[in-house]
Amino acid sequence: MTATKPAQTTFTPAAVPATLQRIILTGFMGAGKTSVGRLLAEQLGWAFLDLDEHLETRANATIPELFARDGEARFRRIESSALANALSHTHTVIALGGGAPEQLTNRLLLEQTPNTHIIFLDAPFPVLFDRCMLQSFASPDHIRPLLASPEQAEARFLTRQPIYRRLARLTLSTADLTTQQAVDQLLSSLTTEN
Ligand SMILES: Nc1ncnc2c1ncn2[C@@H]1O[C@H](COP(=O)(O)OP(=O)(O)O)[C@@H](O)[C@H]1O
Ligand SMILES: O=C(O)C1=C[C@@H](OP(=O)(O)O)[C@@H](O)[C@H](O)C1
Ligand SMILES: [Mg+2]
Repeated sequence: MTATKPAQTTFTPAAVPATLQRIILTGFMGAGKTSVGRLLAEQLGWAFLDLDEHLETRANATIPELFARDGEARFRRIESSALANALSHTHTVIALGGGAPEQLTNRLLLEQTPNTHIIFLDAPFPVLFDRCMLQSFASPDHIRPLLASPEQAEARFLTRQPIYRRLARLTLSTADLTTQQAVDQLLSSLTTEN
């Protein structure tokens, strides 16, 4: 009997413009930056970097710990430094934290990094809030300190909307999409660009 090789699955990553080095996902908490970003990277055959995870590793502390210990201002400084580092990565999908674009320094960093495509994942506040609540019930360690007060969170959402919109080259409304449908739409828009 001759030995047969196990069947191999061939994977052809989606082709994006050759000059593109980074895809940045932005939007409010619950927009799907982390989950859509991870899937998108997989389907492009690119690396995935979640800015929240990246900064937690660099600071050796979780986000709730950083907020509780040092407050939001210090968290934002750690986030900026993690972003500067993240932007040196190539062929990488980067999921930002929802507050990163609020800082002028971060917007300048993002705008001045060449070959970088910024995408805004949008949805109405109630949809985003419900997604985050569902996620925190399913995994109680997934805490977002800035959602403790729904009223203050909605005020932040309204302040940030124009910032996300101005910064991004593409806005995708995800309220009626699954994460896979969001990825499919992003891939189709990225691969048809020239
Ligand atoms: N398009 C979507 N439809 C339904 N649920 C979604 C969608 N995008 C994200 N989610 C869910 O919402 C929660 C928050 O998603 P996440 O990717 O962590 O968002 P972000 O990183 O933008 O805060 C997760 O439980 C995720 O599975
Ligand atoms: O919107 C914000 O200011 C924040 C969003 C969070 O990331 P996600 O947007 O991935 O939830 C995380 O960075 C932190 O809790 C603060
Ligand atoms: Mg996230």
